[in-house]
Amino acid sequence: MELIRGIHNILPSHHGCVLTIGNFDGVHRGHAQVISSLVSKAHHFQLPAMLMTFEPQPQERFRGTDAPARLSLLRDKIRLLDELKIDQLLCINFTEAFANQPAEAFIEELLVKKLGVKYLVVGDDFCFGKGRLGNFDMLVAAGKEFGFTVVSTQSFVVGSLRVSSTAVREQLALGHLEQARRLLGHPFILSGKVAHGQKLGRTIGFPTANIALKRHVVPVRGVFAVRLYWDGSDIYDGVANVGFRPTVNGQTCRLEVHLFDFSGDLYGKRVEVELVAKIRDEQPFESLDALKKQILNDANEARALFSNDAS
Ligand SMILES: Cc1cc2nc3c(=O)[nH]c(=O)nc-3n(C[C@H](O)[C@H](O)[C@H](O)COP(=O)(O)O)c2cc1C
Ligand SMILES: Nc1ncnc2c1ncn2[C@@H]1O[C@H](COP(=O)(O)OP(=O)(O)OP(=O)(O)O)[C@@H](O)[C@H]1O
Repeated sequence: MELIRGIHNILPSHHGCVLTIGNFDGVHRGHAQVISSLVSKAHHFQLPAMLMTFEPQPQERFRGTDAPARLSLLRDKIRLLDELKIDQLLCINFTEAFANQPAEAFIEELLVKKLGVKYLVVGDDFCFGKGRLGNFDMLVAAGKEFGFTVVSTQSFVVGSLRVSSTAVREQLALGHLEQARRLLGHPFILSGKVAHGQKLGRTIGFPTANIALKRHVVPVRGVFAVRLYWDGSDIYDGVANVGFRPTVNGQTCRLEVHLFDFSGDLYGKRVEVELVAKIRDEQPFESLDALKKQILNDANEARALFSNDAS
Protein backbone atom coordinates (compact mmCIF):
# COMPACT_ATOMS: atom_id res chain seq x y z
CA MET A 1 0.00 0.00 0.00
CA GLU A 2 1.26 3.45 -0.94
CA LEU A 3 0.84 6.15 1.70
CA ILE A 4 0.25 9.64 0.30
CA ARG A 5 0.68 12.13 3.12
CA GLY A 6 -1.16 15.34 2.29
CA ILE A 7 -2.65 16.90 -0.82
CA HIS A 8 0.71 18.37 -1.86
CA ASN A 9 2.06 14.83 -2.30
CA ILE A 10 -0.59 13.85 -4.86
CA LEU A 11 1.31 13.37 -8.13
CA PRO A 12 0.00 13.42 -11.72
CA SER A 13 0.56 9.63 -11.67
CA HIS A 14 -2.14 9.36 -8.97
CA HIS A 15 -4.77 10.61 -11.44
CA GLY A 16 -7.44 7.94 -12.05
CA CYS A 17 -8.74 5.86 -9.14
CA VAL A 18 -11.70 4.25 -7.46
CA LEU A 19 -12.16 5.96 -4.12
CA THR A 20 -13.79 5.80 -0.73
CA ILE A 21 -13.73 8.52 1.94
CA GLY A 22 -14.13 8.44 5.72
CA ASN A 23 -12.57 8.27 9.17
CA PHE A 24 -12.31 4.49 9.21
CA ASP A 25 -11.65 4.73 12.94
CA GLY A 26 -10.96 1.25 14.30
CA VAL A 27 -11.18 -0.26 10.78
CA HIS A 28 -14.21 -2.40 11.71
CA ARG A 29 -16.12 -5.04 9.77
CA GLY A 30 -18.38 -2.46 8.07
CA HIS A 31 -15.24 -0.73 6.79
CA ALA A 32 -13.80 -4.06 5.68
CA GLN A 33 -16.94 -4.72 3.62
CA VAL A 34 -16.76 -1.30 1.93
CA ILE A 35 -13.08 -1.80 1.17
CA SER A 36 -13.53 -5.28 -0.20
CA SER A 37 -16.19 -4.09 -2.67
CA LEU A 38 -13.95 -1.14 -3.58
CA VAL A 39 -11.01 -3.45 -4.26
CA SER A 40 -13.11 -5.62 -6.59
CA LYS A 41 -14.31 -2.49 -8.44
CA ALA A 42 -10.68 -1.43 -8.77
CA HIS A 43 -9.87 -4.74 -10.48
CA HIS A 44 -12.88 -4.30 -12.76
CA PHE A 45 -11.78 -0.78 -13.83
CA GLN A 46 -8.08 -1.71 -13.69
CA LEU A 47 -7.47 1.33 -11.51
CA PRO A 48 -5.92 1.66 -8.05
CA ALA A 49 -8.23 1.44 -5.01
CA MET A 50 -7.68 4.61 -2.99
CA LEU A 51 -8.95 5.42 0.50
CA MET A 52 -9.07 9.04 1.66
CA THR A 53 -8.91 9.67 5.39
CA PHE A 54 -8.21 12.61 7.68
CA GLU A 55 -5.76 13.32 10.46
CA PRO A 56 -6.74 14.61 12.94
CA GLN A 57 -10.23 13.14 12.58
CA PRO A 58 -12.66 16.00 11.81
CA GLN A 59 -14.43 15.82 15.21
CA GLU A 60 -11.03 16.12 16.92
CA ARG A 61 -10.42 19.37 15.01
CA PHE A 62 -13.89 20.74 15.81
CA ARG A 63 -14.42 19.47 19.37
CA GLY A 64 -10.93 18.91 20.81
CA THR A 65 -11.07 16.79 23.96
CA ASP A 66 -14.89 16.53 23.62
CA ALA A 67 -14.40 14.50 20.43
CA PRO A 68 -15.45 10.84 20.52
CA ALA A 69 -12.77 8.54 21.92
CA ARG A 70 -10.27 7.38 19.36
CA LEU A 71 -10.27 3.68 18.44
CA SER A 72 -7.11 3.63 16.37
CA LEU A 73 -4.11 5.88 15.98
CA LEU A 74 -3.07 6.63 12.41
CA ARG A 75 -0.24 4.12 12.72
CA ASP A 76 -2.71 1.33 13.66
CA LYS A 77 -5.13 2.38 10.93
CA ILE A 78 -2.35 2.15 8.34
CA ARG A 79 -1.51 -1.39 9.45
CA LEU A 80 -5.15 -2.53 9.43
CA LEU A 81 -5.93 -0.91 6.07
CA ASP A 82 -2.83 -2.42 4.52
CA GLU A 83 -4.14 -5.87 5.45
CA LEU A 84 -7.33 -5.07 3.49
CA LYS A 85 -5.39 -4.66 0.23
CA ILE A 86 -5.98 -0.98 -0.44
CA ASP A 87 -3.53 0.30 -3.10
CA GLN A 88 -3.25 3.91 -1.95
CA LEU A 89 -4.02 5.59 1.35
CA LEU A 90 -4.40 9.36 1.01
CA CYS A 91 -4.13 10.91 4.46
CA ILE A 92 -5.21 14.55 4.46
CA ASN A 93 -4.09 16.93 7.16
CA PHE A 94 -7.49 18.15 8.36
CA THR A 95 -6.57 21.80 8.84
CA GLU A 96 -8.94 24.70 9.33
CA ALA A 97 -8.28 25.76 5.73
CA PHE A 98 -9.16 22.29 4.44
CA ALA A 99 -12.33 22.15 6.57
CA ASN A 100 -13.39 25.58 5.31
CA GLN A 101 -13.09 24.88 1.62
CA PRO A 102 -16.49 24.94 -0.13
CA ALA A 103 -17.99 21.58 -1.06
CA GLU A 104 -17.77 22.45 -4.78
CA ALA A 105 -14.01 23.03 -4.50
CA PHE A 106 -13.55 19.70 -2.68
CA ILE A 107 -15.28 17.96 -5.59
CA GLU A 108 -13.83 19.86 -8.52
CA GLU A 109 -10.29 20.60 -7.34
CA LEU A 110 -9.56 17.49 -5.34
CA LEU A 111 -11.81 14.65 -6.53
CA VAL A 112 -11.96 15.57 -10.22
CA LYS A 113 -8.78 17.51 -11.10
CA LYS A 114 -6.23 15.99 -8.75
CA LEU A 115 -7.54 12.45 -8.23
CA GLY A 116 -9.48 11.86 -11.45
CA VAL A 117 -11.99 9.74 -9.56
CA LYS A 118 -13.92 7.26 -11.72
CA TYR A 119 -15.95 5.47 -9.04
CA LEU A 120 -16.75 6.76 -5.56
CA VAL A 121 -18.18 4.85 -2.59
CA VAL A 122 -19.49 6.84 0.40
CA GLY A 123 -22.26 6.49 2.97
CA ASP A 124 -25.47 8.28 1.91
CA ASP A 125 -25.11 10.38 5.11
CA PHE A 126 -21.61 11.62 4.12
CA CYS A 127 -21.32 15.43 4.51
CA PHE A 128 -18.32 17.54 3.54
CA GLY A 129 -17.02 21.04 2.79
CA LYS A 130 -17.56 24.36 4.56
CA GLY A 131 -20.59 24.20 6.86
CA ARG A 132 -20.95 20.49 5.92
CA LEU A 133 -23.08 21.67 3.00
CA GLY A 134 -21.83 19.02 0.58
CA ASN A 135 -23.86 15.80 0.59
CA PHE A 136 -24.51 12.58 -1.27
CA ASP A 137 -26.94 14.11 -3.80
CA MET A 138 -24.40 16.80 -4.65
CA LEU A 139 -21.82 14.09 -5.36
CA VAL A 140 -24.26 12.18 -7.60
CA ALA A 141 -25.00 15.37 -9.57
CA ALA A 142 -21.27 16.14 -9.87
CA GLY A 143 -20.66 12.57 -11.00
CA LYS A 144 -23.08 13.08 -13.90
CA GLU A 145 -21.38 16.35 -14.85
CA PHE A 146 -17.76 15.17 -14.56
CA GLY A 147 -18.17 11.52 -15.51
CA PHE A 148 -17.81 9.43 -12.35
CA THR A 149 -20.14 6.96 -10.66
CA VAL A 150 -21.25 7.47 -7.04
CA VAL A 151 -22.62 4.60 -4.98
CA SER A 152 -23.64 4.40 -1.34
CA THR A 153 -22.47 1.66 0.99
CA GLN A 154 -24.76 -1.15 2.06
CA SER A 155 -25.11 -1.45 5.81
CA PHE A 156 -23.08 -4.22 7.39
CA VAL A 157 -24.86 -5.54 10.46
CA VAL A 158 -23.99 -7.96 13.25
CA GLY A 159 -27.17 -9.36 14.79
CA SER A 160 -29.48 -6.39 14.32
CA LEU A 161 -26.79 -3.77 15.01
CA ARG A 162 -25.26 -1.66 12.23
CA VAL A 163 -21.53 -1.84 12.80
CA SER A 164 -20.03 1.61 13.27
CA SER A 165 -17.13 3.20 15.12
CA THR A 166 -19.72 4.65 17.50
CA ALA A 167 -21.14 1.18 18.27
CA VAL A 168 -17.62 -0.15 18.97
CA ARG A 169 -16.92 2.77 21.34
CA GLU A 170 -20.16 2.05 23.19
CA GLN A 171 -19.30 -1.63 23.69
CA LEU A 172 -15.78 -0.73 24.87
CA ALA A 173 -17.11 1.85 27.34
CA LEU A 174 -19.36 -0.88 28.78
CA GLY A 175 -16.34 -3.19 29.11
CA HIS A 176 -17.81 -5.63 26.56
CA LEU A 177 -14.50 -6.57 24.96
CA GLU A 178 -15.81 -9.71 23.27
CA GLN A 179 -18.71 -7.85 21.63
CA ALA A 180 -16.34 -5.05 20.53
CA ARG A 181 -14.13 -7.70 18.98
CA ARG A 182 -17.11 -9.14 17.08
CA LEU A 183 -17.92 -5.72 15.63
CA LEU A 184 -14.31 -4.90 14.83
CA GLY A 185 -13.42 -8.30 13.38
CA HIS A 186 -10.10 -8.06 15.23
CA PRO A 187 -9.05 -7.47 18.84
CA PHE A 188 -9.10 -3.97 20.30
CA ILE A 189 -5.57 -2.76 20.95
CA LEU A 190 -3.96 0.30 22.50
CA SER A 191 -0.48 1.07 21.21
CA GLY A 192 2.31 3.38 22.23
CA LYS A 193 5.81 3.75 23.60
CA VAL A 194 6.78 2.57 27.06
CA ALA A 195 7.67 5.61 29.20
CA HIS A 196 9.06 6.03 32.70
CA GLY A 197 6.46 6.19 35.51
CA GLN A 198 6.74 7.14 39.17
CA LYS A 199 8.41 3.76 39.83
CA LEU A 200 6.04 3.09 42.73
CA GLY A 201 4.73 -0.10 41.16
CA ARG A 202 7.93 -2.03 41.83
CA THR A 203 7.86 -0.99 45.49
CA ILE A 204 4.56 -2.87 45.91
CA GLY A 205 5.77 -5.90 43.95
CA PHE A 206 4.04 -4.98 40.69
CA PRO A 207 6.40 -3.24 38.28
CA THR A 208 4.44 -1.75 35.41
CA ALA A 209 5.23 -0.65 31.88
CA ASN A 210 3.62 2.78 31.41
CA ILE A 211 2.37 3.38 27.93
CA ALA A 212 1.85 6.99 26.91
CA LEU A 213 -1.63 7.45 25.44
CA LYS A 214 -0.74 10.65 23.54
CA ARG A 215 -3.39 13.35 23.39
CA HIS A 216 -6.24 11.22 22.19
CA VAL A 217 -9.20 10.21 24.33
CA VAL A 218 -9.35 6.44 24.90
CA PRO A 219 -12.68 4.58 24.85
CA VAL A 220 -11.98 2.33 27.86
CA ARG A 221 -11.37 2.63 31.60
CA GLY A 222 -10.62 0.02 34.22
CA VAL A 223 -8.57 -3.08 34.90
CA PHE A 224 -8.11 -5.66 32.14
CA ALA A 225 -6.49 -8.99 31.35
CA VAL A 226 -4.12 -8.10 28.50
CA ARG A 227 -1.71 -9.50 25.98
CA LEU A 228 1.27 -7.37 25.07
CA TYR A 229 2.90 -7.66 21.65
CA TRP A 230 6.37 -6.40 21.13
CA ASP A 231 8.69 -6.57 18.14
CA GLY A 232 6.05 -8.33 16.08
CA SER A 233 6.70 -11.75 17.56
CA ASP A 234 7.06 -11.59 21.36
CA ILE A 235 3.80 -11.99 23.30
CA TYR A 236 3.36 -11.65 27.07
CA ASP A 237 0.26 -12.04 29.23
CA GLY A 238 -0.45 -9.56 31.97
CA VAL A 239 -2.89 -7.35 33.80
CA ALA A 240 -3.35 -3.64 33.14
CA ASN A 241 -5.04 -0.51 34.37
CA VAL A 242 -6.35 2.28 32.13
CA GLY A 243 -7.17 5.32 34.21
CA PHE A 244 -6.11 8.21 36.40
CA ARG A 245 -4.72 6.24 39.40
CA PRO A 246 -6.68 8.07 42.14
CA THR A 247 -4.75 6.24 44.90
CA VAL A 248 -1.54 8.05 43.92
CA ASN A 249 -3.26 11.28 42.75
CA GLY A 250 -2.54 10.64 39.07
CA GLN A 251 -3.32 13.61 36.80
CA THR A 252 -3.31 12.03 33.35
CA CYS A 253 -4.95 8.94 31.92
CA ARG A 254 -2.39 6.18 31.55
CA LEU A 255 -2.15 2.58 30.46
CA GLU A 256 -0.05 0.63 32.96
CA VAL A 257 0.74 -3.00 32.27
CA HIS A 258 2.12 -5.55 34.70
CA LEU A 259 3.44 -8.55 32.74
CA PHE A 260 3.54 -12.00 34.26
CA ASP A 261 6.94 -13.69 34.56
CA PHE A 262 8.81 -10.90 32.79
CA SER A 263 11.98 -9.20 33.94
CA GLY A 264 13.28 -7.45 30.79
CA ASP A 265 13.51 -3.77 29.95
CA LEU A 266 10.77 -2.27 27.78
CA TYR A 267 11.60 1.44 28.21
CA GLY A 268 11.36 3.30 24.91
CA LYS A 269 9.92 0.29 23.08
CA ARG A 270 6.76 0.56 20.97
CA VAL A 271 4.25 -2.04 22.08
CA GLU A 272 0.69 -3.09 21.31
CA VAL A 273 -1.61 -4.04 24.17
CA GLU A 274 -4.63 -6.20 23.36
CA LEU A 275 -7.43 -5.80 25.92
CA VAL A 276 -8.75 -9.33 26.30
CA ALA A 277 -11.33 -9.03 29.11
CA LYS A 278 -12.38 -6.46 31.70
CA ILE A 279 -11.83 -7.42 35.33
CA ARG A 280 -13.20 -4.40 37.24
CA ASP A 281 -13.51 -0.60 37.36
CA GLU A 282 -10.65 1.51 38.70
CA GLN A 283 -11.19 2.74 42.26
CA PRO A 284 -9.40 4.76 44.95
CA PHE A 285 -7.72 2.77 47.76
CA GLU A 286 -6.93 4.09 51.24
CA SER A 287 -3.35 2.77 51.08
CA LEU A 288 -0.80 1.31 48.68
CA ASP A 289 -1.05 -1.88 50.71
CA ALA A 290 -4.79 -2.20 49.97
CA LEU A 291 -4.08 -1.50 46.29
CA LYS A 292 -1.37 -4.17 46.30
CA LYS A 293 -3.81 -6.79 47.68
CA GLN A 294 -6.36 -5.90 45.02
CA ILE A 295 -3.78 -6.06 42.19
CA LEU A 296 -2.78 -9.52 43.44
CA ASN A 297 -6.43 -10.60 43.05
CA ASP A 298 -6.61 -8.96 39.61
CA ALA A 299 -3.47 -10.79 38.51
CA ASN A 300 -4.84 -14.12 39.74
CA GLU A 301 -8.10 -13.52 37.91
CA ALA A 302 -6.26 -12.68 34.69
CA ARG A 303 -3.96 -15.70 35.00
CA ALA A 304 -7.00 -17.96 35.52
CA LEU A 305 -8.64 -16.47 32.45
CA PHE A 306 -5.57 -17.13 30.31
CA SER A 307 -5.11 -20.69 31.60
CA ASN A 308 -8.81 -21.43 30.85
CA ASP A 309 -8.30 -20.03 27.34
CA ALA A 310 -5.31 -22.31 26.84
CA SER A 311 -7.11 -25.49 27.97
C1 LIG B 1 -3.63 -4.30 37.51
C2 LIG B 1 -3.57 -2.90 38.03
C3 LIG B 1 -4.69 -2.38 38.67
C4 LIG B 1 -4.68 -1.09 39.20
N1 LIG B 1 -5.80 -0.60 39.81
C5 LIG B 1 -5.78 0.64 40.34
C6 LIG B 1 -6.93 1.15 41.02
O1 LIG B 1 -8.00 0.51 41.10
N2 LIG B 1 -6.83 2.38 41.57
C7 LIG B 1 -5.68 3.14 41.49
O2 LIG B 1 -5.64 4.23 42.02
N3 LIG B 1 -4.61 2.70 40.80
C8 LIG B 1 -4.62 1.49 40.24
N4 LIG B 1 -3.50 1.02 39.58
C9 LIG B 1 -2.39 1.95 39.32
C10 LIG B 1 -1.37 2.01 40.44
O3 LIG B 1 -1.73 3.09 41.25
C11 LIG B 1 -0.01 2.26 39.78
O4 LIG B 1 0.27 1.22 38.92
C12 LIG B 1 1.08 2.36 40.79
O5 LIG B 1 0.87 3.52 41.50
C13 LIG B 1 2.44 2.38 40.14
O6 LIG B 1 2.63 3.54 39.38
P1 LIG B 1 4.02 3.78 38.59
O7 LIG B 1 4.09 2.74 37.49
O8 LIG B 1 3.91 5.18 38.04
O9 LIG B 1 5.10 3.63 39.57
C14 LIG B 1 -3.51 -0.28 39.06
C15 LIG B 1 -2.37 -0.81 38.41
C16 LIG B 1 -2.40 -2.10 37.90
C17 LIG B 1 -1.18 -2.65 37.22
N1 LIG C 1 -21.71 -1.03 8.92
C1 LIG C 1 -21.39 -0.44 7.77
N2 LIG C 1 -21.87 -0.95 6.63
C2 LIG C 1 -21.57 -0.36 5.46
N3 LIG C 1 -20.80 0.71 5.34
C3 LIG C 1 -20.28 1.25 6.43
C4 LIG C 1 -20.54 0.70 7.72
N4 LIG C 1 -19.90 1.44 8.64
C5 LIG C 1 -19.26 2.42 7.95
N5 LIG C 1 -19.50 2.32 6.64
C6 LIG C 1 -18.98 3.18 5.58
O1 LIG C 1 -17.55 3.25 5.66
C7 LIG C 1 -17.12 4.58 5.32
C8 LIG C 1 -16.33 5.18 6.46
O2 LIG C 1 -17.16 5.20 7.60
P1 LIG C 1 -16.90 6.14 8.84
O3 LIG C 1 -15.67 5.68 9.52
O4 LIG C 1 -16.93 7.56 8.41
O5 LIG C 1 -18.25 5.83 9.66
P2 LIG C 1 -18.68 4.87 10.86
O6 LIG C 1 -17.83 3.67 11.02
O7 LIG C 1 -20.16 4.64 10.67
O8 LIG C 1 -18.38 5.79 12.10
P3 LIG C 1 -19.26 6.70 13.04
O9 LIG C 1 -19.88 5.77 14.03
O10 LIG C 1 -18.24 7.60 13.65
O11 LIG C 1 -20.25 7.39 12.16
C9 LIG C 1 -18.37 5.37 5.02
O12 LIG C 1 -18.57 5.36 3.62
C10 LIG C 1 -19.45 4.61 5.74
O13 LIG C 1 -20.72 4.82 5.15
